[in-house]
Amino acid sequence: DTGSAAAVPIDDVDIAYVTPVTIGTPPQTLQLDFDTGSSDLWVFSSHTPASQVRGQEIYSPNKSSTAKLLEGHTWSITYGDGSASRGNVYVDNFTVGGLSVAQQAVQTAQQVSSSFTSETNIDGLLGLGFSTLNTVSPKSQLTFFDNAKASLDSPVFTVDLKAQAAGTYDFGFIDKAKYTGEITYVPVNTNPGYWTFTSSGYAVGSGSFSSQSITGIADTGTSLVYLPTAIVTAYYRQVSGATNSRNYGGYVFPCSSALPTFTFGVGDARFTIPSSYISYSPIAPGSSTCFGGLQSSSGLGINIWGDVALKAAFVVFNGANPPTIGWAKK
Ligand SMILES: CSC[C@H](NC(=O)[C@H](Cc1ccccc1)OC(=O)N1CCC(N)CC1)C(=O)N[C@@H](CC1CCCCC1)[C@@H](O)COc1ccncc1
Repeated sequence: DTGSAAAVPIDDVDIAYVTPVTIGTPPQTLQLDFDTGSSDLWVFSSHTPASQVRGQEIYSPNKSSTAKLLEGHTWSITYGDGSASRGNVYVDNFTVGGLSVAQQAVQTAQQVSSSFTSETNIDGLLGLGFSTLNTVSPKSQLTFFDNAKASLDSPVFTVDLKAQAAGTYDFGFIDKAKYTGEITYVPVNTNPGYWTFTSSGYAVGSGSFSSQSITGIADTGTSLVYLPTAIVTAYYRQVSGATNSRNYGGYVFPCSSALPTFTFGVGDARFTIPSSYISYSPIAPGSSTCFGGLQSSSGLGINIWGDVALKAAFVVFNGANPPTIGWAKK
């Protein structure tokens, strides 16, 4: 089997992307944020208090003839940005872009934090991390990818995110039309459940490439790139007026400032993030102060290659044994 579905930016700065999925019988369509940085599949549902729902599509298990409650199972998750949700668990038919899983664990939200309520374009998350991260108790559940893997032509999914345009998540095949040149594969460390790999170094603008190991996670659910402070300060030293603002929680600079590109290495390959991706967004609508798409990871304890980096490449998440991750230009 294979599947292919669109990844659509939810706003004008690509803060996140959503992908249509169908759940149950008759099919209920929701827009989910596919997240390689977590491993829970959870949705706004008929169990979510009305006060916490603001226009999101909901999944109603009682309207699905194939839904079954997973007795006594609950889940609770907190993300890196402090947002959180928790609830119960059903199993039901689940389809992404023509690829179906019959008994997918679908975690229904009984409580979501305010940031989820205010994010009206996201109806839930579909985790594509390793199933060891799943929070369902007493028995943890498998991700959609792990459930589908055995039936896939090839045990892979690929990510092709675009700036202000619809990209794709493909399952089970690698579409040669989506990239150029060769795919550079590097090992993945599955502890602690993320797609963790080691980049071979970086360069700021047209500066020399600094060869060094930068271990981090490839994370479709994180908007920005978070790297060691030494690298980030070296970058913003080239940006006139840039400051690390405690007030705004990161590096900001005059929107009129010229920004260098940022190049990162994967093995011998080099990927350049255009300046436009790093001039992330005005700190408030109409402001002349902009927030950077490259920020320090010192507060996170983990380096994260989020959407700002993923948009610059075609990425293969290879779920074979052992797993690897492949990066190609596009
Ligand atoms: C650097 S982990 C922070 C990261 N969350 C982000 O990247 C959010 C994403 C977002 C999406 C939609 C609306 C608003 C924000 O966006 C921002 O935080 N920002 C963008 C806007 C910018 N002005 C401020 C910074 C994060 O928790 N991701 C998790 C998934 C994410 C949770 C929130 C909803 C969308 C999906 C996940 O992959 C990584 O989980 C962990 C990472 C590290 N340890 C524990 C968990």
